[in-house]
This record gives sequence, C-alpha cells and structure tokens, in this order.
Amino acid sequence: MFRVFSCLTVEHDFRLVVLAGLVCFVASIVAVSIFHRAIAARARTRLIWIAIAGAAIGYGIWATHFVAMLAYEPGVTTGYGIVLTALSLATAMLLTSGGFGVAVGDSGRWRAAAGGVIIGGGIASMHYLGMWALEVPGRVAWSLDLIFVSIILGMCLGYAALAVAIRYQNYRGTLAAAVLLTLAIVSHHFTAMGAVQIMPDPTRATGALSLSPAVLALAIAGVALSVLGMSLIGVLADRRLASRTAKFEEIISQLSDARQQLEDSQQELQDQTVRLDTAINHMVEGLCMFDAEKRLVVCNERYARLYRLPPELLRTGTSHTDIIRHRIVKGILTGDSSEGAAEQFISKLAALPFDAVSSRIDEFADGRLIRVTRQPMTGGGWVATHLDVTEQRRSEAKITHMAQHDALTDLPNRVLLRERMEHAIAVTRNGGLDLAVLMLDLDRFKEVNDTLGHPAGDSLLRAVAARLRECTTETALIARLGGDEFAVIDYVTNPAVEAAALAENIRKALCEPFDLGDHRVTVGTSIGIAIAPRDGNDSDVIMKSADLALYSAKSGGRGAFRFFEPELDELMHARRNLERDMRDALAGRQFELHYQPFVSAATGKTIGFEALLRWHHPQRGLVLPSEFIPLAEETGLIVPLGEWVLRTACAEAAKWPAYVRIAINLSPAQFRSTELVPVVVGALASSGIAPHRLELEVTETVIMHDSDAVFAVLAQLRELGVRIALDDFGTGYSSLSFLQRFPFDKVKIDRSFVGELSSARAEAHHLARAVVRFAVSLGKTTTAEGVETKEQLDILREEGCAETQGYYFSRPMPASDIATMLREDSGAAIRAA
Ligand SMILES: Nc1nc2c(ncn2[C@@H]2O[C@@H]3COP(=O)(O)O[C@H]4[C@@H](O)[C@H](n5cnc6c(=O)[nH]c(N)nc65)O[C@@H]4COP(=O)(O)O[C@H]3[C@H]2O)c(=O)[nH]1
Repeated sequence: MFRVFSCLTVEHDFRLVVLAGLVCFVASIVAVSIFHRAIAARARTRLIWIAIAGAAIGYGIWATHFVAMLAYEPGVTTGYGIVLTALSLATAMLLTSGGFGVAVGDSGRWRAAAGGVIIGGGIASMHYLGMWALEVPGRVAWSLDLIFVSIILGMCLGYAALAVAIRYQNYRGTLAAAVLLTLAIVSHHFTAMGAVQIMPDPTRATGALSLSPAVLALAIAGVALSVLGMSLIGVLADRRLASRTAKFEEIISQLSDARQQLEDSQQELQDQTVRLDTAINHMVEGLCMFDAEKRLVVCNERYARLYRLPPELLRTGTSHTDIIRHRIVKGILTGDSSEGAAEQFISKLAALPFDAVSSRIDEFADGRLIRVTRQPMTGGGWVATHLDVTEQRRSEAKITHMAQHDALTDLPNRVLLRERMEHAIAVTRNGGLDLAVLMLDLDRFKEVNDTLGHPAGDSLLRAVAARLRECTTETALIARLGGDEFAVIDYVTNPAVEAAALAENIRKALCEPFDLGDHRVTVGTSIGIAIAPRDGNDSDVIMKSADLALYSAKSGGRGAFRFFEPELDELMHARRNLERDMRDALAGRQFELHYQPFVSAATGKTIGFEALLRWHHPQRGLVLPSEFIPLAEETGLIVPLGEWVLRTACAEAAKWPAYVRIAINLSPAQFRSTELVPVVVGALASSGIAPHRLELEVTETVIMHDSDAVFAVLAQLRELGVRIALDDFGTGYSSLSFLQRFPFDKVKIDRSFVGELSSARAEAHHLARAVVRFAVSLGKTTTAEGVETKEQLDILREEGCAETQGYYFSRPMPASDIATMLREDSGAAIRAA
C-alpha cells in the first residue's frame, strides 16, 4: 500500500493524474450511459450499443492509462511500442464489450458479477499490455502481490459499477456507476503502477517505432475527450430521442386507443341505430319527425303503412306538404280528395303554429280514427305520433252509452236525464221556452210481472219504451228511471196546453193493450207533470215536483195525470212529519189495540175479536189506521209495528176463554220481511195461546205482490195450525184464482157488500146477495163485516153466513172492556136470537 502511495505521490505529476482521472470519468459516464441504452434496446441494436459502450470504455481505459503514464516520472525517458500499444487498446475494447455483453443479458443475478470480472480482466489486459509496450532504458521489475491486488480491485469495482448501472438506470445511477467504474480503472492503474519498478540501464535502447509519451498522451487525451464527448452527446441526444420516441410511442398508443374507442363507439352507434330502428318499426304508433324546414327526417314503417306512402315519399327530405297532399288526394282521409281541396288544406295547415304541443283526431275514409299528437322539437321541427284509436274510441263510446242508458230499453237513464235536464233548464232561463217534465209509472205493472213472469215484464217495458218514442216529438227526451218509472222532458211554450196534450197522448198510448206474444195485457199509466222554471229551477227540485204530482195522480185514482201544485209540497211535508211522529209513537207507546168482536150468526155468541190499531197522537188526538197504515207500509215501519200488534194481541188473547179467537191484519210489507214466521211463532210461544185461536187476515193486495212467495209463507203459517182468512172478499177481481190456489180457512165478505144488503137499489142488493151466496157456496167459514142493522143480519143468516161482525154488535173497544163484554155475551146472544 505504501508502495502504491509513494508511487502516486512521488513518481507522478499530480496534474496529469487528475487529467487521467477526468478522462477516465468521462469515459465511464459515456460507457455507462451507452450500457443503459443497450439494456433498453433489443437484438442487433443492443449488440451495437454494447460494442460502442465497450469501445468507449476501452478507449477510456487506454487513454487514462497513457495520460497517467504521462504523469509517471520514473526518472528515465520512456517510449511506447506501437504494436503493443495498439494491441492493448483492442484488448481493452474487446474485453469490456464482452463484460457489458455478459452483464446486459437477462439470465440471472450472476450477470453483473461475470460482467465485472470480464471488465476487470479488460482493464488489467490493457494495463499490462500497455506496460509491456513501455520502452525504457532500464530494467522493469514487478511486484506480484500488487499485480494481483490491482486485478482484484479492477474486477470488484467493475462488478460494483455494473451492479449499480443495471439496478439504477437514471442519472444518479449513471453517475454512481461511472464513479465506481472510474475507481475500478484508476485504482487498478495506480496499484499496478505501484507494482512496477524501473531500474535505469543505459544499455537498453528504445525502439525506432517508439512514440514519445508526451505526444502520445496529449494526443490520446485530446482525441479521447473529443471522441468521448461526442459519444456522450450522442448518447444524450439518443436519450432525448428515446424519450421523445417514448413520448411519440405513447401518443401513438393513445391515438391507437382513441381510434379503438372511436371504432367501439361507431359499433355501439351502429348497434344503437339498429336497436332504435327495430324499436321505432315495432311501435304501435306511426312515428314521423320533420325538421325546421318541414322536411322529413325519419319515419317508421307503421307511419308509411298508415298513409300508404310510396318509397319516394319516405326519403329523408320529403316535404311535409307532399305527404299531406298524398293523404288527401289518395282519399285516405274523409272529405274532398281533389287537388284543390288538398291545396286548400295545405295552405290552412301552413298558417297553423307548429311550436306547441297539439293533438287532434283524423277520420279516415275507411272509418278509422287516428289520434295525431305533435310535439315541437328544440331548434325547430316536430315529432308526431299517429295512433289508431278506433277501437278505443268505440269502447269509450260504448262505455259512456252504457253508463248513460238503460240496458233493457236503451233509453237514457237517470244520469243522462239529469245532465240533459240541467242543460234544458239553463235554456229556459233565457226565457221564451219552458220545460215540461213528465214522470210516469205503469199501473198494474207489478201484477203483470208477478203473474206472467219477469220476461213478460221486460217485454212490456220495451214495448212501453217504443210507444213513448212513437207518441213524442223528436225534441223530447224519454228516460227510464228504473222499474216501471219513466220520464219524458220536452220544451213547451204553453205548458198548460202542450204539457197536458203530451200527457194525454202518453196516457192514451199506454192504455192500449200490449201484445206480449202469448199474452195480451192492458196496463195504463199515471203521470205527474212539473214545469221548469215555474216549479223549480234545478233538476233535483223539478224531479221532486214531478214525483209529487205523480204521487197525487196515483192517490187520486190511477190512469190520470196531474200538474204539480205547491200544496203537494205541503202534503209531502205533512207526510214526512207523520212519518217522524210514527217512529216516535212506536218508541213512546202511543199505539193501542182496540178489539171488535165477531159473533156466531146462529147463536149470537162472541167467538173472537179482531185487533184494530189505534194511535193516540199527543197533539192530533186519535188517529185512525186509514191515515197512518198506508204510510207505515210505504216506509217499512209496518214491520216493527205489525210485530208489536202480533205480540200484544196474542198476549191479550191469552187472558180470554180458550174458545175465543184473535184475528190480526197482516200487510204486504210484513210478508216481504223474512221475519214474519219467526215473529208469529214467537208471539204464540210467549203468549202460550193455541195456534188455532190465531187468525191472520190477508187481503188480495198482500197476495198480488209476489204471490208464490206469499203462498209459501201462508203455507208455513197454516202448518203451524194458524188459521188464514181472506179479507175484503169481493173487492178484487182475482179472488177466485187465489181461492183455488190456497186453502183459506175463512172468507171475510167486504163491508161494502154487507152495507148494500139493506139497499133500496134492487141491483145493488142483488149483487151484494150474490156475493154473499157465492162466498158461502165456497164451503169455507164465512164472516160478514160491517153489519150495522138487524135486516142485514137476517139476510146473512138466511144466506147461511156463519159469522158476523159490525157496529150492530159492537164497535172496536179497548182491551179493558173485553172482560165485561164477555160476561154480557149471553145477553148479546139473546139479542141475536
Ligand atoms: N162503517 C163501519 N165500519 C166498521 C163496522 N164494523 C167494523 N168497522 C171497521 O171496519 C174495519 C175493519 O177492519 P179491516 O177491514 O181489517 O180494515 C182495517 C185494516 O185493514 C187496517 N188495520 C187496522 N188495524 C190494523 C193492524 O193492526 N194491522 C194492519 N196491517 N192493518 C190494520 O185498517 C183498516 C181499517 O181499520 P179501522 O179503521 O179500525 O176499521 C175497522 C173497523 O172499525 C161497521 O159496522 N161499519
């Protein structure tokens, strides 16, 4: 080590040592940079870069050596053999190229080590060949250990330089690797120089082909620096070029990506276009789009088919007017299909604004209805859909018709009537015209329905509707309100005359018999008339007025018409009050039963009592059944009231002797309630009277309402053991048929006939007697009602009537009088005898 140090400090010119180090460092930077290029390159380019790197460092080692040799002052004049000098250069280049070549390969971690060894070998070869070329007049002695150390230093530092160069390929890596490589070369050189000792020997002469060291060294340093500088510039330029190339490649790659994306987008666009085409061509609606210049942009197949557009009109750019002209001239739309009409339509269309959403229905000549909905687009133009709404419109019209018409007669129903009436009443408010509102219902419709069945009832209603159409003018509106209720409204200028004439026409028309196939029936009608605005100026009020007039017409005897009068309103008011009072009466125990005895015609003995309702009104006093029973039936109050009668009368009868019967009146509404049989059973059970003591009186009116159902209930009651009596016999025309259909226990001859028995009018007397005789001949128990005189009683006895009832025996009495009456019964019997 000391030898090396003294060699460096004593035998070398330090300035030239620095120059040698500089040359070496520059060469190292160049070589490492080129080596990095070689790593980045492939195949042949890599080989070229390796060769250049080897040449650069080989040249650098060689130049360093000779510059350092210039600094060497061994004390004798030196020269260099040209051949060996050249050979040392070639060896350095070749071996360092080999070292770089090995190190640059991809095969494992040993590459830097192997490369370092070879480069170290290259440095040593160059040095010792160079020393061999040294021609001095003296003897050269070598120190083998330092030779060995110099070789190891070159190899180890060479390895370190390569390892760093491979690992760090940036500027810092380059610098570090260059420093290590410089150290490898320089440390080798000066260690090797420490190993040499030159002993002057003037007998030894230098060769003729020797180069002067100073010349050689300076020339080498100059050339080396310039070559290395150029190489460095080349490398840096190449780096920049490489970085630009990289950037360029990156741009190319980005462009290629962009191109790929563009191609993908184009494909996607194409796919979307196909999808869109498929979608618009499968739309239910016809679709078309026009631009701001009213030229066709796109349309679908449905649109083309709808208007039978030929291919030349389907091209993009076809003008809207050409398409419109085609639609009209080809007669696709209803109306005039001439060219003139088309032009007229087109100019009308041109005047229309195109910048608002619009919707219209076009009617096609073949009857189809197309809804055209137009939607403006931003930037001008519009898109329009054309939907065939024929079926939808038909269904809507059908539904509307069904909602406003009666299914059986196809007449307007209450809903439409109200709508039209509101409109008509509004017309009457302008003055000049009045509106006659006729409300009518059929007399005896229920009878037809019950006796001939519902199909016959339906046929009758249809026939009535047809007759109403025939006997009214075209301005009249006929409506069916439900059941057998109809209404007719019409404008009139003189209500008293025209409305009366219309009502009379209708009355007459409906009085005529109806032929219902197997049956011929006569019904008749009652009509109520109200006039708007006189009797009300809204549809509800006027309908109510007509209804009141109808009610009045019916209660005044059927088959008539009545005009509304304000008093009717009062009547209805009174009815409503009565109804309310009746409900209170039921709760407030204002009802009472009176009992009228019926007696045996033969013995004069009381055999039963008929229960008759009395109402003690707190303000009006005693109210008779004829006043409240019809209203109780209408309102349904008769059901709870009848139940009360049944329970009370049976309970009262339980106090009487067992041979005394109790007769109770039943009304139609009680039969419609399903509770009748259970109520009767309950009354019998709670009173404990025997069923045969109970007589239930039914009138023909009861039976006429749904006779089958009534007969079924009567049969159940009779099975219980209860006696059934037919009341008011002789007043109805169908009594006979009822008597055939049901085994009544008793027939009660109406008091109107009994009264005529003592009549001075022979005809009435004969008729009354015939009725009594007929009743008796039926073989049922016969009771004569309303016996007021001894004469009547005698005739009834003569005709064989079994039982009698009337004021002649007793008026209806409170329950409290019955016990006394029964005690005096023997007296009554004596009187009868
Ligand atoms: N002029 C005259 N009249 C006589 C004579 N004898 C009896 N009368 C009256 O004739 C009616 C007989 O009852 P109706 O024919 O069943 O006729 C009854 C019956 O249909 C009905 N009614 C009475 N009470 C009830 C009831 O509790 N339930 C039901 N559903 N109807 C009842 O009211 C109708 C009238 O009953 P009332 O006013 O009590 O009138 C009773 C009675 O007072 C007489 O000699 N001369």
